[in-house]
Amino acid sequence: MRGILLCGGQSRRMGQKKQWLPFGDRPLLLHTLDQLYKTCGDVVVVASDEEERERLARLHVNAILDQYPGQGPLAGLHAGLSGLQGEEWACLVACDLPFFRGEILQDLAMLAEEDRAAQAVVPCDGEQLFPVCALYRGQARQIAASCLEDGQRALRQFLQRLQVRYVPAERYASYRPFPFHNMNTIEEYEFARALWKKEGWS
Ligand SMILES: Nc1nc2c(ncn2[C@@H]2O[C@H](COP(=O)(O)OP(=O)(O)OP(=O)(O)O)[C@@H](O)[C@H]2O)c(=O)[nH]1
Repeated sequence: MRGILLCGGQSRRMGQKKQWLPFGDRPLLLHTLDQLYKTCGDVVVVASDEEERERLARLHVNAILDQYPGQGPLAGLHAGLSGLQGEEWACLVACDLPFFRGEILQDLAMLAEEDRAAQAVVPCDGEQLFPVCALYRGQARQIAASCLEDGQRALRQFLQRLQVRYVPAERYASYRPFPFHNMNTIEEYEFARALWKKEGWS
């Protein structure tokens, strides 16, 4: 199964690129890549501009670029699904999930195999959805393109056009800290970094 790592966006609320924030002695994106490789044979990293792609290349991480620049995570998914067969699955993971665990994708993949009709497998906690730590079939690429062409860049609207299997996040309650927890602000980063140290992750 392909892994897609989103390494784009503006990180406006953080004030600096989230993927490069250090956890231990490495930037978050390298930890996330390690987790993705636990489940995925190949990983496509999607950057949103040439500068980011060059910065990644200096770490020997190859990246592709969005084909819909400046259009958010949905554009990253669209680029990352490129070349995949319609029925094939890919795991989409954002770079702002400090406690993400690759094992969760293995479980989501098992659920995906059970569900022939599903075009996406997305964890949720009640109304809260986690579409950037989720599975999508290759055929979702065309639907992503339609949404982006229609000016609908929100992942929630995109999911409404797909056949989605929702998976309660409580299924992963044994994983602590909460693996779907994301960071948007510097305070959330400081909190996550302190928790990371407390848990002995670095
Ligand atoms: N490839 C790609 N990834 C993106 C893009 N926008 C956001 N992402 C990624 O999507 C995930 C969620 O990002 P968001 O927090 O929604 O957006 P952001 O632009 O990073 O942050 P804000 O500016 O604070 O909204 C992160 O992994 C981002 O790297 C984009 O245009 N292209």
